[in-house]
Amino acid sequence: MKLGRLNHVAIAVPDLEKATATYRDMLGGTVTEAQALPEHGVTVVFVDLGNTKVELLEPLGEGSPIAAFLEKNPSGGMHHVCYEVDDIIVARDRLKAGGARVLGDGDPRIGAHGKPVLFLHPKDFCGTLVELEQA
Ligand SMILES: CC[C@H](C(=O)O)C(=O)SCCNC(=O)CCNC(=O)[C@H](O)C(C)(C)COP(=O)(O)OP(=O)(O)OC[C@H]1O[C@@H](n2cnc3c(N)ncnc32)[C@H](O)[C@@H]1OP(=O)(O)O
Ligand SMILES: [Co+2]
Repeated sequence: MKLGRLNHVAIAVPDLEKATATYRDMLGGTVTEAQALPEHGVTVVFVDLGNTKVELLEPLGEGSPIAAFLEKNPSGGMHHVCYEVDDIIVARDRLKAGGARVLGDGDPRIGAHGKPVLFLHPKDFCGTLVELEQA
């Protein structure tokens, strides 16, 4: 398995509109339109940085996987990092064989970029939630 580029750093926020305005108006960032991802329980905006992205995300609907995180971090905070991998199935199987916990049912799902993604348990990766995206 070989780790690829950093696709995005994700920041969970309580108010996506406000966070988007902060990145656009205060920081001069280039932001996308908001993208509702009901199958993932979030709405996201990407900030294009050229060599990588920031993903701003807020909960969408009941049972959002980021709700508990925001209860603990009411102002928001760094939520996950997303790395690209050449073959997400090979990566998943190697990581599982090494004892890492793959979240959900273990099968990749289509993420915000229309590519397969997986999440790895934060406790197995230096206290950091890791997302893998098929390059
Ligand atoms: C895919 C679409 C889009 C994209 O980029 O394409 C996205 O990125 S969507 C992102 C939102 N979806 C997810 O995050 C899915 C994966 N996440 C999960 O399944 C949960 O968030 C989970 C299991 C990581 C945590 O859920 P929850 O907080 O409800 O569980 P616990 O309270 O039991 O937490 C267990 C343990 O982990 C610590 N924790 C939780 N979240 C994080 C985090 N983001 N970073 C680091 N650590 C985290 C939590 O504090 C608990 O630790 P403990 O010491 O036991 O208190
Ligand atoms: Co992400």
